Amino acid sequence: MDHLSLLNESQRAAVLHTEGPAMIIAGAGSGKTRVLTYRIAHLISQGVDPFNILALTFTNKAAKEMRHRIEKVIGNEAKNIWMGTFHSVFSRILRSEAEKIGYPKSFTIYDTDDSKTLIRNIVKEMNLDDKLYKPNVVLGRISSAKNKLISVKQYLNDAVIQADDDAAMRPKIGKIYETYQNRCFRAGAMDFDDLLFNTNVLFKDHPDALNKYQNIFKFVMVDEYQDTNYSQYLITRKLAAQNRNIVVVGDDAQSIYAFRGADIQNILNFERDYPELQVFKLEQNYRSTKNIVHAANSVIKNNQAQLRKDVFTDNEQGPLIEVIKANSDNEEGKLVATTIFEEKMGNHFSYDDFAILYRTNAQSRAMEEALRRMNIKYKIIGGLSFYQRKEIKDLIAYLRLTVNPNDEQALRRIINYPKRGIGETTEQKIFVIANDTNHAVWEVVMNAGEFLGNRVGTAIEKFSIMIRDFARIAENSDAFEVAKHVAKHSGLVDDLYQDKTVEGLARYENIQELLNGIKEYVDDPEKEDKSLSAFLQDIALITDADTKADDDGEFVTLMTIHSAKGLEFKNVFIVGMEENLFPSQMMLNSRADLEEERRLFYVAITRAEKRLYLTYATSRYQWGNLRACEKSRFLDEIDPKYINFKYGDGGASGGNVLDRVLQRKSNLVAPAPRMQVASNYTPPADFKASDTSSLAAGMKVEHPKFGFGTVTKMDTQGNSTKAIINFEEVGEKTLLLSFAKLKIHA
Ligand SMILES: Nc1ncnc2c1ncn2[C@@H]1O[C@H](COP(=O)(O)OP(=O)(O)OP(=O)(O)O)[C@@H](O)[C@H]1O
Ligand SMILES: [Mg+2]
Repeated sequence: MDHLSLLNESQRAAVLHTEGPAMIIAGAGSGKTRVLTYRIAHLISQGVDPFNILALTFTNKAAKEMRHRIEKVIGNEAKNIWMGTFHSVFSRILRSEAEKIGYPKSFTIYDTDDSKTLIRNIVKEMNLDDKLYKPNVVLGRISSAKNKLISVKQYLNDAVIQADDDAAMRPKIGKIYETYQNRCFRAGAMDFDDLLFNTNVLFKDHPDALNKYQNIFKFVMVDEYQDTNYSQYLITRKLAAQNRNIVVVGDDAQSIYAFRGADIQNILNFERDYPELQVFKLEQNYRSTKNIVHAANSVIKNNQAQLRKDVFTDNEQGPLIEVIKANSDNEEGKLVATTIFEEKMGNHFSYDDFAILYRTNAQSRAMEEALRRMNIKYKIIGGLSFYQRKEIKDLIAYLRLTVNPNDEQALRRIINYPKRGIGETTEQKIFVIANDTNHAVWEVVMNAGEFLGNRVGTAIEKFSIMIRDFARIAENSDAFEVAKHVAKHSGLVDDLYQDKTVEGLARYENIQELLNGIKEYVDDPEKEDKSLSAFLQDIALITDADTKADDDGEFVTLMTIHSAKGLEFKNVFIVGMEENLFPSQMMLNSRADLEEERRLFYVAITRAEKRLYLTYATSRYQWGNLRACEKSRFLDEIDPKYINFKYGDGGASGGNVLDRVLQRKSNLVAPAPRMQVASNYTPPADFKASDTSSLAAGMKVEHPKFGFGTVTKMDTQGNSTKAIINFEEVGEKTLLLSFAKLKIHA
């Protein structure tokens, strides 16, 4: 058999095991997924009907890849294998069985947004505090109940379950759960968790249906078994109960979804459920160099709760792991982008050979900016590009409206967010009135009382007053001051801050990250115009230059470590190797959490085939302030003999934060050519700015960067005064007096 020769002895033994339960718990890159793939191909080549094979993967992408590879071995028949994620396979089954459990055949699947909107409505109808019963929080509770197969009835009747769920804090969750389920049912809809929950209901209440699928799925296989939840575990156990032909593969060292209900316990349950179980050991890693494999081993050794595994490789020693220290998150991005560029050019890699992995989505900003500046195409997997995220667009919409109240798209986006009682009908009316009476939309908004009557009119006018206040502040402040003020006083930050779920926190962090970006912008000595409109223009250009996600051609892959599971890349960068970032601050409270975090690091390291880079910054903007950062404890856990240390431009010296700030400023590259000024002027060492309160047209001035010039016009609006100056070398410039350093000569 041709394809069997492409396997080592243990892999082949596992593939040839075609009857009875088997488990492969083995290290990363040892060929677990390959064994499943070849086992399926082998079964089919032995005459097994592909329709009798069920293979469950963690992502649709993984399923597609597996099918593709099987196709290469056995041809078109591969199309008939039941293969996909739990959700995709069982929603397909429910399509034909839904009527048995009271749902229409053509039931709808609610996505997360639908679910949240529904919950929001229910909370409103029940007159509950929507700050306490945030849709995210409530949905999280309902989801976790469903994944443990806790029905509404059980939830409502079981004090222990309620106590576990901290019901004292939110006593109405059970009631919301009930109404939510009733509404979904009435609407003929299932949410994501229902797909698994209802499959369990189907198999429990309808033995005939269970029996039918037990007969269809004569062979059941599960990849990434360590990350299944209870609901998924039970489905596979039931399906395999008759034939007992079930093979699961996984790696306890890569279990990283406990926070979503995944349970390593399922591995132990598996051993208990099938005493006749055959266990196969795979110890040889085929993916990575010796240095990478040894480094990964030295890290995971620090976990107490770990099955001992000896992973080795016959691959080349490979280069040492590069640890790169940067002075700031921006420099970190720059170093990563430059390294990618140089490696690609020097070693003939394609951009496809590079992946940048991070702990939290917010970290993509600095990376994205650096890659764009170097014109390197990239693609973000499983997560929106930073500027496409809803919360970022919301804040930017406020800023746009602040700068230009006629910006109708921005207005539509935020007129009722956060909620201020301006309904959709009213919003429509504003636009209709503007059209009918030939007024600017913003004029209608400002005079809404007159146009729309008192009650709703007042709400709209209040909104317009707020925006005008922002505009007034924008006249005298730099972009960061305004943005900070707007984030706070628009109610946006408050709204996000109320939401304490992981997702909610991420959104809050994203807003902070945008503010950090603006702060860096105004702190940048190269940016002469610090105003909000200048900033908005700057990022609008960045967004325009965005590389399209589904562009043809090669691109660097950016993603969180969580979404990198099972994948491999020739060159991997793990960025943000800092305390409180990775390990995450939220995971430092217990050994169990820290060990999950360490498994995540293990997953990240083991994605790399040839080269691994670990980067960290000694300072990072957080909450609008430049903070000193400490390198991650995980770096110290790697045996130093596998590491080569490298430093960013000015990093070697150490010193205090102030030193580093100064250093980092002097190291900044000129960000965009159009910001550069062709002036040969060098300011005298004793340059001292004058008091400009009496500056007037006709006066001669000196500027530390633009040199000598003559004031042609003064322009005062509110408290903000601008001077239009004709400089001898660089031409006309408009400078905000509160920022410009000018020495008056006449
Ligand atoms: N016997 C072999 N000969 C050659 N290459 C192999 C062999 N076994 C596995 N590989 C290759 O090694 C790499 C890792 O294999 P695979 O992805 O199946 O590992 P895995 O155990 O599933 O890893 P992970 O734990 O990350 O999911 C793949 O590129 C695979 O093709
Ligand atoms: Mg795998």
